[in-house]
Amino acid sequence: MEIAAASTVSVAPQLPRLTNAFSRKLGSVSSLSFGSLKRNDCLGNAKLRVSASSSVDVITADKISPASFLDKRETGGVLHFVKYHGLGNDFILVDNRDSSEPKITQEQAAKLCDRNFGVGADGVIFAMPGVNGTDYTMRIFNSDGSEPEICGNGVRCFARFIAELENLQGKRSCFTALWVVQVKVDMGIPILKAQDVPTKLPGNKGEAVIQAELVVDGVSWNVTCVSMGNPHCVTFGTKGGPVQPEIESCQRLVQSSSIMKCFQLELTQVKFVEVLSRSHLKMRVWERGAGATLACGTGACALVVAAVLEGRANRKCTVDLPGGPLEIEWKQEDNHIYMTGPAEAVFYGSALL
Ligand SMILES: N[C@@H](CCC[C@H](N)C(=O)O)C(=O)O
Repeated sequence: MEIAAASTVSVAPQLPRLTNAFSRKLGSVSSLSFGSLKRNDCLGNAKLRVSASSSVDVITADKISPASFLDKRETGGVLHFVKYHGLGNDFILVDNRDSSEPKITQEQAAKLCDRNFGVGADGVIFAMPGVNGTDYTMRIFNSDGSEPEICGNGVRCFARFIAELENLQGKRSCFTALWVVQVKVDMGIPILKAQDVPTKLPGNKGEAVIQAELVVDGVSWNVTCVSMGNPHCVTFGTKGGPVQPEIESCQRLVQSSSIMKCFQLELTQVKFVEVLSRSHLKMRVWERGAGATLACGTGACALVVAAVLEGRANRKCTVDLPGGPLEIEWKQEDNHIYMTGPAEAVFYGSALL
């Protein structure tokens, strides 16, 4: 359990403007660290670079028997995967290290994510070969098949998946996997400039969109817009005061034509927040491409940023999500946001495509 607390994953400063591209590098691992994720300035899809090795071997959780996972090569129409989740935000992880193209299409991903007709997940994550000097690249498809820029809970699951793969190959991994119940990720610097989020809502302080008015069905909401690589619209309530974070309101807001007009992207994701205290927030989320999920890592980071900017909370908060809590800290010293939370393997499987 001590190991968990000491886990560290850090992300380098963000790209100057939002692109559909994201790069993260793993490094600076100490014996009790999980790894370190760093963004660099590569363009492309989400990339994860593993560049350091740890003095601690990966030990696979004994309840899981992955022995033959690596031997299972895709043979016509079958996909082997491991299912992971971070606070119930669940993903199908695919070993895609032998190809720079995802093993399945976006349509197939959407089918696999279906909770009735497929495996069921909020997204499919691919461990791809590294590019531009990186060791691994992470790509993710949402459950509707769309491809987002980044995924906070997914990054934690991805890191554990890489650890597992490396361990199965007998490598000394830069991760410690056994009983690492908490993974700490440096999520980098939040993007606040309206045009970089991107949102068409007018920026105020330093061009950031803080407590802007967004009228939906005649109701005037206060919203703050933050990108963590992907865009988030955070609200603590209407002009009339706080509202309970209900998923129906999230959905109504996110699907309204007003919000679509305000965000250059077709859809964004909305976070409804209740302030329990200056260090304790409660959030409901409606995710772009996935709908209501049990947790959203990038969303939790965005909401702490919004809460600080609106003067409602301290820089270090516990964020309660339906799937459980995340610890989020927006550090004054480096302007980076640190997210700590769990990532767990659930089962190994093979799916017919
Ligand atoms: N649906 C999101 C991507 C996934 C976010 C995720 N659940 C998280 O933990 O950050 C999007 O389209 O941006």
